[in-house]
Amino acid sequence: ENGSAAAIPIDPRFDIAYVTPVTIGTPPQTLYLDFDTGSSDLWVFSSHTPESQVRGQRIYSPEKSSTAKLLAGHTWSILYGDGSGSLGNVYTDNFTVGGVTVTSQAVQTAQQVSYSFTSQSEIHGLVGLGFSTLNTVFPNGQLTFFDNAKSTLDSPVFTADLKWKKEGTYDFGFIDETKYTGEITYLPVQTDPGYWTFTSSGYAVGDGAFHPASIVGIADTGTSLTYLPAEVVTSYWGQVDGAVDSDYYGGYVFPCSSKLPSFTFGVGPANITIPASYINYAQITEGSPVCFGGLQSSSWLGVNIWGDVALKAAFVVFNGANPPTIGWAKK
Ligand SMILES: CC[C@H](C)[C@H](NC(=O)[C@@H](NC[C@H](O)[C@@H](N)CC(C)C)C(C)C)C(=O)N[C@@H](Cc1ccccc1)C(=O)OC
Repeated sequence: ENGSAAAIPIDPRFDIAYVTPVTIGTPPQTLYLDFDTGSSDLWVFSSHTPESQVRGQRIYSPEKSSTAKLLAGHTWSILYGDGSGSLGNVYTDNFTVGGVTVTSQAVQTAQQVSYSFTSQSEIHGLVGLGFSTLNTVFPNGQLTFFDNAKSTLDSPVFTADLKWKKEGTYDFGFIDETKYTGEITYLPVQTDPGYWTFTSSGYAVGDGAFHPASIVGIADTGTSLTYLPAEVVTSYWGQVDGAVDSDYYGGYVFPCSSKLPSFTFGVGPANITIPASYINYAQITEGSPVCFGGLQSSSWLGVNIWGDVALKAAFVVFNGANPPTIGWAKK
């Protein structure tokens, strides 16, 4: 039973995050969740979330679902790299996305969410698509939707076709040949500690020379920007008039009128080019002449992250076979 679902940008001005409609429970409750390959908890705003922390989000009410079952004695608590987080308890219930149903999916109900979640009314929770080893439920870790659904899919894969300021798709169980051009290049995945970790073969700035390098990083649909080693981003922003690494703004900013080069990264013998427009991420504030870059340094993170700014330049195959691999194609 394969499936396909929309990845909808939550803001028409710039791609902060993408949400996908899902239904939970009986009768079905529809929520819009952020599908996140950088984590492995499926959690939702719920009837257990204090009203002071809910600001327009849809909630899941297990008490209104005849198929909801409390997973007694289980709790969860998650912290993300951007400092946001949430915690709560756990139910199992029917969970459907794009026509793919898992009948006893662990659905983690939030009893606390950090302010950045409260302030983002379009995100009603997350669906972790990392490896289940990262799941934070205690005392027994739970399986992700993808791990639960795998055996019912034609092929143990899901693909991400994210788009710049437009609606893209997540497909489950099949590879849609109409969504990419040329060949898919598959790379090995390091599954420890549980991200989709792969090694890029180098980079080029604009039409400049390709710099062979081994850049170990994670493919993270839940992170808006792309964070790479300092020497890479310094060589990129060095090509942009007026670009500075600003402590005040927390990263590279540049005059919105400056011309940006594209950025190319190697995937094995192939490569993916991120158009300059994707790297001109957003004005600091509405109408500001100062713009924030979509390519930032990872030095403070401790991990290189190929977030949406990079992923939306490609068609990406998350292959959950044994051993897992990650596939990249132009589109
Ligand atoms: C289970 C925890 C999940 C897997 C968490 N994952 C992440 O933070 C990764 N993905 C982050 C998410 O994609 C996030 N941007 C979703 C939005 C909606 C909040 C980052 C690293 C790319 C993590 O690694 N948390 C780190 C916290 C951290 C990570 C990086 C830097 C600093 C701090 C931790 O400590 O986990 C125990």
